[in-house]
Amino acid sequence: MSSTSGTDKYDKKERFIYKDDDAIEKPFNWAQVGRLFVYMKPYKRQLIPAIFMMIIGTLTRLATPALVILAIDEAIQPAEGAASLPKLYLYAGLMLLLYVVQWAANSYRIKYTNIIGQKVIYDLRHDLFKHIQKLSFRFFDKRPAGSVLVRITNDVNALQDLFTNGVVNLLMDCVQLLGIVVILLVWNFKLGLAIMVTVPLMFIVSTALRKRIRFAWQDVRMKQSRINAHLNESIQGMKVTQAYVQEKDNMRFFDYMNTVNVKSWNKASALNQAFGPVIEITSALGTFILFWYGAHLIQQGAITIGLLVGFANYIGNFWDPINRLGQMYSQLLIAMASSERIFEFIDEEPTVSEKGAAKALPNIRGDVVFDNIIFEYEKGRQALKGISLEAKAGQSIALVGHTGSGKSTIINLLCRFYDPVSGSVRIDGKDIRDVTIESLRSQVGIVMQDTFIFSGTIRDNIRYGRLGASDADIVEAAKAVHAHDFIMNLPDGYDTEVEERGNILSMGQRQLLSFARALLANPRILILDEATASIDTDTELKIQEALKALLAGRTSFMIAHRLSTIRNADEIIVLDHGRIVEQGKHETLIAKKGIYNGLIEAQYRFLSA
Ligand SMILES: Nc1ncnc2c1ncn2[C@@H]1O[C@H](COP(=O)(O)OP(=O)(O)OP(=O)(O)O)[C@@H](O)[C@H]1O
Repeated sequence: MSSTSGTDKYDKKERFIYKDDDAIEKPFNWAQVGRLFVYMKPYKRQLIPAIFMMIIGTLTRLATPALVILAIDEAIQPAEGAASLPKLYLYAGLMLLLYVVQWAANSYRIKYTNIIGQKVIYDLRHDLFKHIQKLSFRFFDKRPAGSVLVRITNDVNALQDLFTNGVVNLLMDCVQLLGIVVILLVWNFKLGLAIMVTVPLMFIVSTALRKRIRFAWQDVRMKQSRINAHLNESIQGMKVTQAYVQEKDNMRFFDYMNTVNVKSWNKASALNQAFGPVIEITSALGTFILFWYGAHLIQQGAITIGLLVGFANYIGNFWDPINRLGQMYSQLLIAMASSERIFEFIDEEPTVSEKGAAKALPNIRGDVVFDNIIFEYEKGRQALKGISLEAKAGQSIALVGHTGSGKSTIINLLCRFYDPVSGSVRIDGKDIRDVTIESLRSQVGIVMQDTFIFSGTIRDNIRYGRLGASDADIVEAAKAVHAHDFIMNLPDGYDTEVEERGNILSMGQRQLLSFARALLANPRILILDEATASIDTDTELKIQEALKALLAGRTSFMIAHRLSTIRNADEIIVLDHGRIVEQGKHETLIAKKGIYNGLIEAQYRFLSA
C-alpha cells in the first residue's frame, strides 16, 4: 500500500494519543553524572588498564608525526651533511613499532571498555528490575506497562554507549587534543597559534548546527517511540481490531505515522550531512594557513620542511577529537534524560513498606479481621467506607455486590497490596503491617480471574505455586482439582509447552490449572476471584468439585460469580459503594428480600431456575 494514500485522512490529526515519555534531552547535571559513575566503581580493575592503554595509544599516536619530522629533517634532507639511509630505516622502523604498540593498546582498551560497558549496564538493569519488583500496586496504577518496559530497555540501552566508549573516548580525545596543542605551541609558537585561529570559528558554527541536529534526531526518536507504542497496542489488540474489521483504518493510521517518521528522519539526516562540510571547510582553512604561513617561515629559515609536514600531520589528527567531543556532548545530554528517568524509578519508595521491626508471621491458623477499614485509591475518593468483618479460620466468605462496590479492594488490602487510610487488617490477631510482606503473602494464596499462564510447560506453570514441589506433588495437586485428565489429553501431557498467556488452553482449563497451582502452594488463606465467563456444564461441575478440594480447611475470600459458589459460602458479604449493606447466609439474605435478593434475581435467575 502506498504510504502517501494513508496520510490524507490523518494529516495533522492522530486517532490515538501517545504521550511522549518526557523530554529526551535534559541539561547537564553533575550530581547525576556522579551517581552514574558510582556504577563504574566496582570495575576499577578494568577501568585502570583501559585508561592506561588509552594513554599509551594516544602517546604513540602523538609521537608518530614527530618521527616524520625527524625522518625528513635528519635523514632525508638534513640541514648539514648528506641524506642518511640508515637513519631513515631507523625512523621508519620506530614508526612501525609505534603503530604496532598503538594497535595493541587500542585492542586492549576496546576489550576493557566493552567489559565495563556490559557490566555496568547489567548492574543498572539488575538494580532497576529488582527495585521495580518491590514497588507497590499504586506505582503500577499510575504507569502503563509500556512505559515501565521502555525504561528497562531503551533508557538503559541509551546509557550503554556512554559506558562502553563514551567515558574512555572522552578522556582520550581530551588528552589527544591537549597533546597536539602543547606540541604545536612548543615546537613553533607562531605557526601553532596561526593554525588554531580557526578553532573558535569552527566551534561557533558547529555548536549552532549541532543543536539543530540534536533536536532533529530527538524528533526522530520521539516519532519512532510513538510507532512502537502503536505497534505494541495494535498487536495486543489485534483480536479486537479483526473482530471489528478495523484493519484498513489501522493500516491508514500506521502509514500516517510511518510517513511522519520518514520525513523526520530525512530532515535529521540532511542536517547531519551539512555537518561534514563545516568540518572540512575549517580544516581546509587550517591547512591553508599552515602551508601559506609555513612556506613564509621556511623562506625566512625559521622552520624546516620536516616541521611543516609534521604539523600537517598533527592538524590532520586535530579535528577528529573536536568533532567527537561535540558528539559526546549530545550523547551526554541524551544520557542525562535517560538516567534521570531510570533514577526516578530507582528512587521511588514502595508505598507499602516493611517496618524495620517487622517480624515473620508464624504459621497461621487463618482468623481474619477487617477492623473499620477506610481506604482510598485517590485522595478524597473513598473506595471502602468503614468495613468491619470477621472470618474464623476455615470459613469461606463470598463477597458480592455491583461492579465498583469494593470487592477487589478488600482483597487487595488483605494481601497488603495497599495499606488502609485508617483501621487495620489482622490475621490471627496480628496487624498485617507489623509482619514481613513475604511471610504474609506466602501464606495467602490467590487465584485470579484471568489466570496468568507463563510460557513454559504445564508442569512449570503448576510448580509456580511452590518451586520446590516434586513431580509427584504436581500430579497429586492436578488430580485433586480434576485437572489431571485434561492435562493427560494434551499432546505431551505435563510437558506440553504453553505459549505466553496460555492461549492454547480454554478458560475452564486455565482455571483448573490455577487451582492446582494454588493447592500446591497450600496457603491457609485463599483468595479466589471467580471467572465470570460462562463455561459448559461439565466443566462447571468439575470446577465446583475442584473448588471443594481447594477450599477444604482454609479460610477463603471469594469474589463469587457463580450461584453455586455463593450458596456454599459460610458467610455472604454484600457490598454497595464501599459499605457492607447485608451479611449472612444465602437463605437468610434471600428471605430479607433486600439488595442481595435483587442482585440474585437480576443476575442469577437463569442459573437457579
Ligand atoms: N487502581 C485504582 N485506582 C483508582 N481507583 C480504583 C482503582 N481500582 C479500583 N478503583 C475504584 O475503587 C472502587 C472499588 O473498585 P473495586 O475494584 O474494588 O470494585 P469491584 O467491586 O471489585 O468491581 P468489579 O466487580 O467490577 O471488579 C471503584 O470505584 C473503582 O473505580
